[in-house]
Amino acid sequence: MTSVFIDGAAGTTGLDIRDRLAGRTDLSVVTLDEARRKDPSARAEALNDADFVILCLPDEAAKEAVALIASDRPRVIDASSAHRVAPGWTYGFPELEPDGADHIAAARRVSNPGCYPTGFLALVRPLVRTGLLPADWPVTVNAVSGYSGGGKAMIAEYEDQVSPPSFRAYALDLAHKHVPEMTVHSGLSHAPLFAPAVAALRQGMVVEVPLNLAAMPNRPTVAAVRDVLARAYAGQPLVRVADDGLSGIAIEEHAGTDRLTLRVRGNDATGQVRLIATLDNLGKGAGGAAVQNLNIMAGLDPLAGLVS
Ligand SMILES: NC(=O)C1=CN([C@@H]2O[C@H](COP(=O)(O)OP(=O)(O)OC[C@H]3O[C@@H](n4cnc5c(N)ncnc54)[C@H](OP(=O)(O)O)[C@@H]3O)[C@@H](O)[C@H]2O)C=CC1
Ligand SMILES: CC(=O)N[C@@H](CCC(=O)OP(=O)(O)O)C(=O)O
Repeated sequence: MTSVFIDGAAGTTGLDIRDRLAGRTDLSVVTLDEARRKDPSARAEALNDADFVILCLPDEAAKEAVALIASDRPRVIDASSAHRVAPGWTYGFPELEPDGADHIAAARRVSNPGCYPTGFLALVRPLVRTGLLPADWPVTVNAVSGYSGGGKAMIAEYEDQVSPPSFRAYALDLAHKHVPEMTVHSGLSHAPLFAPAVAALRQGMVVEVPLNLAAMPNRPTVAAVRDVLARAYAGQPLVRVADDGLSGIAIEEHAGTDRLTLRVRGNDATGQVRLIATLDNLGKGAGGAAVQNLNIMAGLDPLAGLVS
């Protein structure tokens, strides 16, 4: 049976993936007990003995784990941001490019996307690929995450406080660690301006890209933008383009699922559009994406263990 070692199984993403894989009969899951989970020799043994390893660690520990792999056996899925633009690593977003799942199926090293980049890239990449959005367009991305996006430390910070802030803008130096992968994998020629915030709810995420269509050389319509996204994700079970006319979009929309919904709302008279993605930062934004990549790499049902 295919074996999967989760390194970092006591953390937020690791525990989530362990729970997701617990009922699987097509995989055997290996974790280290509390006394050995940070012991480099125990980790080295487990890393080299598994068919797959999923790294649910801070960036430095993820790099250290990769360096501990000395055998050709393990194929790696890294949930951290250590290898998202690194040479030799495949970006683990199967729906993003037409041949994305094929590349992941064949890869030995797959880097899971960040939660914010999952929403951002899903909205922007097809527009750049088809030329609707000029690659040198100055793009802004506003986003709000549930606090579980900050891992154990932020969960404790929010759940131990009597009155945590309802909404907190951060990354005010405009150098968030997700900007490089947003730039590289969107095909934009310069970095988007990324304005994230964290809200006082555990799970959920809204990622928004506002665009002034009227200022673009070809002045596309709102329907033309929606059509590009609808074509790009047609038939994808986890990524859908909704045209439902909702008057408001809730951050909790997909909490507890692995869905990613994209909406294109705008006004042709003003020539303005809001591209809006909703997802669960721990679902398609982390653990769900890791399990999806594992299924694809192992040649299993791609949706096994996922909530579509
Ligand atoms: N939370 C989210 O929404 C997302 C997280 N990620 C990424 O996934 C990775 C894990 O994040 P998350 O689960 O949130 O973080 P957590 O802080 O919740 O968990 C990280 C775990 O790694 C353990 N750890 C740290 N150093 C080592 C080491 N040297 N050897 C073994 N274990 C170690 C920690 O141990 P201890 O328990 O002792 O602290 C902890 O259990 C990060 O790179 C994060 O950026 C990616 C997408 C979304
Ligand atoms: C709310 C919050 O703090 N979120 C995290 C990102 C969570 C995520 O996507 O994880 P990666 O670190 O793997 O990219 C942050 O902004 O650093």
